[in-house]
Amino acid sequence: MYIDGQWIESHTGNTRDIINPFNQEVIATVTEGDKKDSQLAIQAARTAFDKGEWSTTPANERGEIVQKIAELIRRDKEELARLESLDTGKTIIESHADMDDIANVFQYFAGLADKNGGEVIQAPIPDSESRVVREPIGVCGQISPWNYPLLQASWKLAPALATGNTLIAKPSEITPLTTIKVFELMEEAGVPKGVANLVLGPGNTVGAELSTSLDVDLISFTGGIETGKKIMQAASGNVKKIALELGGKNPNIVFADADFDTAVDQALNAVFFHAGQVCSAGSRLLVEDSIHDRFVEAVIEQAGRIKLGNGFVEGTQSGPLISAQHRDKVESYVEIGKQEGAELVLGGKRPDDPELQDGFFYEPTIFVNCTSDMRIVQEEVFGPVLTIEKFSTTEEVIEKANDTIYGLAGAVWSTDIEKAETVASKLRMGTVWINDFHPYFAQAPWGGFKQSGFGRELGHMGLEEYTEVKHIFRNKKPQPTGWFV
Ligand SMILES: NC(=O)c1ccc[n+]([C@@H]2O[C@H](COP(=O)([O-])OP(=O)(O)OC[C@H]3O[C@@H](n4cnc5c(N)ncnc54)[C@H](O)[C@@H]3O)[C@@H](O)[C@H]2O)c1
Ligand SMILES: C[N+](C)(C)CC=O
Repeated sequence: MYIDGQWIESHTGNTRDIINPFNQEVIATVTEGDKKDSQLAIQAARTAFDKGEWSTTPANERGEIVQKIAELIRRDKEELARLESLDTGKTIIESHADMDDIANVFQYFAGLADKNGGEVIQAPIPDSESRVVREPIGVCGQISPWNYPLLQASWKLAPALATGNTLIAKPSEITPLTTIKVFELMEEAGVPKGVANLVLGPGNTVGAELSTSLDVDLISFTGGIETGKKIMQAASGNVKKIALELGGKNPNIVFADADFDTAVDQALNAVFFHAGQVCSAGSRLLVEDSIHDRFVEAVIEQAGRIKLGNGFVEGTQSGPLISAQHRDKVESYVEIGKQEGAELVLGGKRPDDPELQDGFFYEPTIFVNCTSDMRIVQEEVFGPVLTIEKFSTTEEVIEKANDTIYGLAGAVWSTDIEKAETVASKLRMGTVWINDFHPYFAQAPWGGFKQSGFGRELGHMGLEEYTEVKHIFRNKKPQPTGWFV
């Protein structure tokens, strides 16, 4: 752990083995913190914010340090990508792409650091000056998940540093390796001691302390909905600012006039990328009835050819699930789907390939004849499981697409752009793609409607999340009011 500029081990001496989900080998052993370690990190961040100089360091200087982190990530991209693939099982190509995105995020927020200016207000009061300034919020707790370990952490680290906050990062206890490495790079880049702190350990101790502590001013969380609810409750003690990036059950809508082959290809990419362990995975496919059967046939045929395997071997298209526990969850959802009457037409089991028996693999799985009321259609499975529904009118598909508790992302495929725009405008989701699936980038905000959370990461809004707004009013010619004479 990295606390107050020192690399330390937990006061308990406890450790955790980090497992490669491809073969269950131990790839590292890391220190395992607890509540007391979390408190130590919070105190370091509190002191650095209250007594240190980071929050008042000129913004361009903070930007230069954040830019330096981007450059160091590019320098060490190969090592970071290797660690991410070992830790998550994702293919090395995906990890390379993640590292490029991560460097871009640091670079983007470095560029915004000194453009976070305020505003002069035209006050309706003579001889006065009224202005709005943005200030750092203070001590930020940052909790991230295992599916995109460093990418999700970077969406929090970069804007918090650029705006002059101090922070405590807590990666998922099962995938901490790249976050540890980036803390080494942040130290090398010159982030002052106490400004950025790293605690390792479980959510219910280390994470819970971050959300409960009265010394933390903001908690930014990416993870599952049930944890998000706990964090909201825990954060109420001192009414901390909260940002929640939660799950999704994201509709992928294909009209009959869509480019057929592209829509088929992208429907696979939408749901089976990273074995479906993507918050915005297009796990609900809605296909217009006139092309439904032909489209489904093509999706099944191509999904059946997805090559599972070692993410470091060329040709592998998908790695394993993250853990045995998570595969159990995916399997239980497949059983639920069968019991609900959804028709299983592909997968629904672990692969037979002897080479994959040590990993937590699960075959790409497809259910047809699904209806919106099924749990398999409503709930986030977070695995390679696709449900397919049919629709016949635009109104019907909008209603179906919006009919879950989530509102993270969705897509619409049509060559009739007016129709696609109409659907996009009616979807209650934080991101809507037209004739595409998955793009996200540093310049555009990311976040959810409904129970997918609130607050935004990335874009200028992702920077503003880390600032407080202050109105400063100055009377240039103060006069007595005369009210109480
Ligand atoms: N909206 C997004 O941008 C986005 C991005 C990635 C993942 N996700 C979501 O993340 C989920 C998968 O990640 P996960 O399984 O790691 O989620 P999770 O909620 O189990 O854990 C996320 C993090 O919270 C910590 N945590 C657990 N219990 C806690 C508690 N009581 N208090 C504080 N922290 C606690 C964990 O240790 C981990 O670091 C999925 O639902 C996925 O959709 C969302
Ligand atoms: C936000 N994203 C798409 C990078 C990862 C979601 O799990």
